[in-house]
This record gives sequence, C-alpha cells and structure tokens, in this order.
Amino acid sequence: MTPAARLSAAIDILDRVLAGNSAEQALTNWGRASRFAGSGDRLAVRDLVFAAIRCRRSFAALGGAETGRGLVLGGLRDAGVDPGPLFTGQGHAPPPLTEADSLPPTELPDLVALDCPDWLAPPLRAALGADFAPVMAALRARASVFLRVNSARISREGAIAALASEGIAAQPHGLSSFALEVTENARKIQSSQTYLTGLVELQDAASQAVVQALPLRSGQRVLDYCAGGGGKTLAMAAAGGLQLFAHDANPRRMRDLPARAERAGVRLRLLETADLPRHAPFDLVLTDVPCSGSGSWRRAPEAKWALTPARLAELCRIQAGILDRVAPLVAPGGHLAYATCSMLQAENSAQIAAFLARSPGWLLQSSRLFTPLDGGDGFFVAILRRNP
Ligand SMILES: C[S@@+](CC[C@H](N)C(=O)[O-])C[C@H]1O[C@@H](n2cnc3c(N)ncnc32)[C@H](O)[C@@H]1O
Repeated sequence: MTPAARLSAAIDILDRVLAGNSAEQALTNWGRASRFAGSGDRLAVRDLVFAAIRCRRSFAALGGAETGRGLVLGGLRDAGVDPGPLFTGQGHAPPPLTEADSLPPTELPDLVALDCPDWLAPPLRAALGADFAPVMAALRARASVFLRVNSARISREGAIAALASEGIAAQPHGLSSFALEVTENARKIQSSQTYLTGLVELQDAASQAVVQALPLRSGQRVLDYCAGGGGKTLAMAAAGGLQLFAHDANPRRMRDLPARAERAGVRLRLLETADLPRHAPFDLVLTDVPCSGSGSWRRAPEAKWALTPARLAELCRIQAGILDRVAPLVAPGGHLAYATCSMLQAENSAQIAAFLARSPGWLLQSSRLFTPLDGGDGFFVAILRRNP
C-alpha cells in the first residue's frame, strides 16, 4: 500500500470507530477485507488509527471535522506534514483537499491541544497539580513497551543478552529492578524464544513497581482478588515462596493464567468466589480494582472519550464494595493492597480515606501515585494494615 492508501484505510476505520465500533473490531474487519495489506501496512494503519483516537480532540480541530477524514488530516498537520501531496484522489489516495477542509486555527485552546475532555480537567488538575499539562501531553503519545524479567529464571542482564541474540534491544528501566524498556523491535517479542519460554513477560513498568511496593514475604498466603489475566499475580509469584491464590469476579478473564503460570514455572491456585471464605485468612490481599483506566489512556485511548461522570460514580461504588468484601478476608496484622491504573482522586486517595473512615481497625501504611512522567502508565497503590 502507498502511504496515501494507508491514510484512506485509516479514514474508513476511524469513521467506523466514530459510528460506535471498537477500534480493535474495526481494525479486524478491515484486515479481513484487505488481504492485499501486508504486515507493515497493517501496523502502519493501526498506528494511524490509535494516534487519531488518542488525539481525537486536537486532530479534529486541526482537520476541521470530527470525521475519519478530519482526524487523519489533523494528524498530518499536527506532525507538520503537508497533506496536499497525499490527498490527491489518485489511486487509493483520499480525495483532494477542498474548502471544507478549512485551514486549522492558529492556536488551539489548552484543553483541546491537550486532548482532555472538559469535564475531566478539574479532577485531573486536582490530582496532578503542576503535572497536569505534562501528563496530559504525555498521554497523547504511544506508550513504551516494557518487559518484566522473570527473576526466578534469569537475571536482568541475562534477559537483555537473550533478547539481543533475537534482534530485540532492551534496557533496564528505573521503575522496577525487574523492568526492561524495549527500544528496538518490540514487535518481535511475542514470537521470540525469550518470551515463549517464560524468561520475560509483557508488563507495564509502573504495574511492576506496584507489585514491588507490596510487603511480600516468603511463606505468606496471598490472594490476588481481581487477578484478570494475571499480570500482577505472576509478578508476585516471581518473588518466590508464596502460597498464591487468584480470583476474579469474571473467572473467564483468568482463562490464560494457568498456561502463563506454567510457562513462567510458578504454582498458583484459582479460587471461585464461593471458596474464598474457606481459604481465608490471607496475609496479603491485592485488589487491582476495575477503574476508569485514566493512567493507561495511551494504550486504551477510547476509554478517555467514553468515560462519563455516571460511569465514574459507578466504578467508585464497585471499588468501595470490593474493599468492604475483601477486608474480612485479611488476617489480623495482615495487609490489604489497593491498586488502580487511574490518576483520579475519587478512585484513589478519596476511596481509601472513605474506607478508613468506615472501617475501624485499619491504618494506611503507605500510598503512591505513579504518572506517565515516571515512564510507565499511571497507577495508584495504597497498602493498608489490619490491626493485629
Ligand atoms: C484492572 S483489572 C485486573 C488486571 C490484573 N490484575 C492484571 O494485572 O493483569 C480488574 C479486574 O477486576 C475484575 N472485577 C470486576 N469487578 C470485580 C469484583 N466485584 N470482584 C472481583 N473482581 C472484579 C475484572 O473482571 C477485571 O479482571
């Protein structure tokens, strides 16, 4: 495909996304119908689509319309590329520019330029203070690819060498002593032997830092209450010597976890909700709760535009319910770790303050907010201790 034909493909896919399809679904449908597209074309079109969703507000302003065409046009202008030579209408190129593709305003309002929904600006400013603008700007770009070195099997230096022998460049990242940032050939990872034999896992660096903040000790009984695909479960397992249990309200989300655990060479047990009281108490319960995902809008940018005040309030109710349900599962003197991939206070510090206010016998031991300025996704973790 020519660069202009890739733009046309992105325009069609974005029109479907704007009509309500998910980006993944629209990309899959386009891929099935476009056998002529090679792997390089597919990756390039995917990048165009996700960049346009991340920067939907500013690209629409720069392109003159919130349409597939407007977003792609705005993306080119944002990158300082003259769209004229690409929008020619020849071959599979988008139709030529017209009066309707009006020139962009010379200066965009701040929240438009930062791709921030208006209603989210006050709570994000409250949470981020002086970091508000830099964080929102960082969320306009693609996230780095990070790996977690399976320290039970290989050292960080050994993993870097193993990846290098397969043409993948990676370097240590400061957020966690097991984190690597991939600097070249990230797209080769999932077919590499280093990954397939369980020496490394794909996991955001801040997600790894959250696990490193947990007070894990050998011999403990540990429950990952919202295990999902098990990213944090496996990272905890790497600490070694734990009796590890995984649970999720939607057990199908854990369907790949046994195979991933086997590949990583770790043992864990999946628990149904009804079995939890029988296996309690636990020395540590991690609740990596469902949240707005405001810290991971680089990876899942549709969520930024889909979030509403009503959905945020609903998520806060779910989070409070989870805290209340898991608290009795923690042994006296044990810990409850609460984590979100959100930067909003309502889901983080305010949620913890409300729990402490209604739950005698608990105290806050530590908490930390990570933002994309630390390198990884935005995350929050609070460690609570139950009185002995
Ligand atoms: C943020 S994801 C977990 C991600 C996972 N810990 C990881 O690191 O890969 C949140 C998970 O919570 C689960 N969940 C939602 N409501 C829940 C509830 N009431 N109780 C337990 N899990 C719940 C969801 O199914 C989802 O898998």
